[in-house]
Formats: sequence, C-alpha cells, structure tokens
Amino acid sequence: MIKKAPPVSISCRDLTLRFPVYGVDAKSLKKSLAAVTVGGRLGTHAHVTEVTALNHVNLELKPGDRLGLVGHNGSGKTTLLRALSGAYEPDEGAIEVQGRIAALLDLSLGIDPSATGLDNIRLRGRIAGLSSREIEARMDEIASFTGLGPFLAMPVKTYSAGMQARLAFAAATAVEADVLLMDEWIAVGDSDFQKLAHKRLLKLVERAGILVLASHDTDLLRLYCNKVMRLEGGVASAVTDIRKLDELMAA
Ligand SMILES: Nc1ncnc2c1ncn2[C@@H]1O[C@H](COP(=O)(O)OP(=O)(O)OP(=O)(O)O)[C@@H](O)[C@H]1O
Repeated sequence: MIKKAPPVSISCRDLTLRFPVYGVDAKSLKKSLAAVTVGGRLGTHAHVTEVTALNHVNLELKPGDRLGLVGHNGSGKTTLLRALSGAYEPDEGAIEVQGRIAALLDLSLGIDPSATGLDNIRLRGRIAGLSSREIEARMDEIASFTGLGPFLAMPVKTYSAGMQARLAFAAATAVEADVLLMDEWIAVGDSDFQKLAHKRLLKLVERAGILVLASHDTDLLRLYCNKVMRLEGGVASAVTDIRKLDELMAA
C-alpha cells in the first residue's frame, strides 16, 4: 500500500497579535511617534499602552512555497515566525500549521551553559521532539559538523560566541521538518563554517515542504525563497513572486 504524505500547509486568517507594554504613558509617546516607520502600531487598551505587532495578517502557504519576509525593524517579521511556531496565541484570528515544524529562530534557545556540548546537543534534540535513540543515531554527524572535537566534552560556558553558534546551528539543523521557520542568523561562525552552514541549509530547505525566512538581506532571500511578503507596522502585503522583490521594497 502506498502511504499518503501527510498534509503540509500554513494558514493565517486575520492574525492579530498585540503586546501590552506596562509603565509607559501613551500620551507622552504620541508626539514623537508621528513620523516613525519602525515598529508596530502603538495604541492604548484599558489605559495600558500596547503594540500591535501583527494586524489582520492573512497568509496561505502550501508545499514548495519558500516565503521571504521583508520589512523595517519592528515590522512584525519575528513575531509572525514565533506565532507560526506556536509560541504565541493570536489575540484575534487563527493560525493553522500542518506538518512538523523546525523553528530556527533563536540560536541560544535550549542551550544550557553549564552542560557540555554533547549534552546540549541531546537537550536540543529532545526539545525538537527527537527520541533518545534518534538523537544518539545522529550524534556523530552532528558532532562532526560542529568541528568542535574535544571541546564538545566541555561546558558550553567555556565556548567563544562563534563556537556556541556552531553548536547551536548544528543541533538545530539536524531535525527533519516539513515547515522550516528561520530568522536571519545564517551569518554565524567564521567563513569556513558559513560555507558549511549554507550547504546544510540548502539541504534542509530542499527537504522541508515550506520555508518562511525573515531577512534584511535581499541576496539571501533571492537565494532561498520563491515568494515574498512585506510587513510594515504589522500590516502584510500580498504574497508576490520573489522576482518582484525590488518593486515590493520600493513601494
Ligand atoms: N515581547 C514583546 N513585548 C512588547 N513588544 C514587543 C515584543 N516583541 C515584539 N514587540 C514589538 O512588536 C513589534 C514587532 O517586532 P518584531 O520583533 O516582530 O519585528 P521584526 O520585524 O522582526 O524586527 P527586526 O527586523 O528588527 O528583527 C515591534 O514594535 C516590537 O517593539
């Protein structure tokens, strides 16, 4: 019997996400904010200042869609990725993601500085939903990819920033996923590692059914994505072909 592939899709309907910001007087902010293009929309609700990070965002993605997210600082890209990963509940609207998700959003997430590199790889694997057996089966490959050799037996707090990035990247990209959510942090480690990281990411992208990548780097977006959406103040443009990236950025 031929096994049917499980469905893979992303659907956001009127997705709205607000963050309350306590201890800020909205009236004092209003004048200075008139011409600001950075950040979400500020308002007040029940006397509390709040940022609308995503404002009625609609999005439908299917296998083969590799979506680049562009927009100014604070326009809502990371918030959208986190919402798709399941980290945030919508304040309004709905999110539905079908398929196994790998969220490469925060490199330091799931890293315990006092544990060894090897134990951190195990920890990260568990967070990604792998069984102990699956983790041990991949251990040699992950360990060799880090290039950290004997340092893997030492606590991560003794690592340099680049060494930590190597460890986190190797562990995070060892999972098989249908939906890959990535914030722009491909520029980790030294140039040798970057080349390796790039190859590994391309493989991961080929395997994944859907990619959503937030980035300010237009070359990177053209390399990995076939579609693009722009966020401004939490409001999303329509999804367009990546070949229209320049037009979309200039709009
Ligand atoms: N935890 C939070 N508490 C309060 N406000 C937040 C929080 N997280 C994000 N925001 C606000 O939501 C808005 C969107 O932020 P987000 O991090 O999604 O932007 P971004 O497009 O990823 O920005 P960048 O390009 O700088 O990474 C910003 O105005 C930010 O201040």
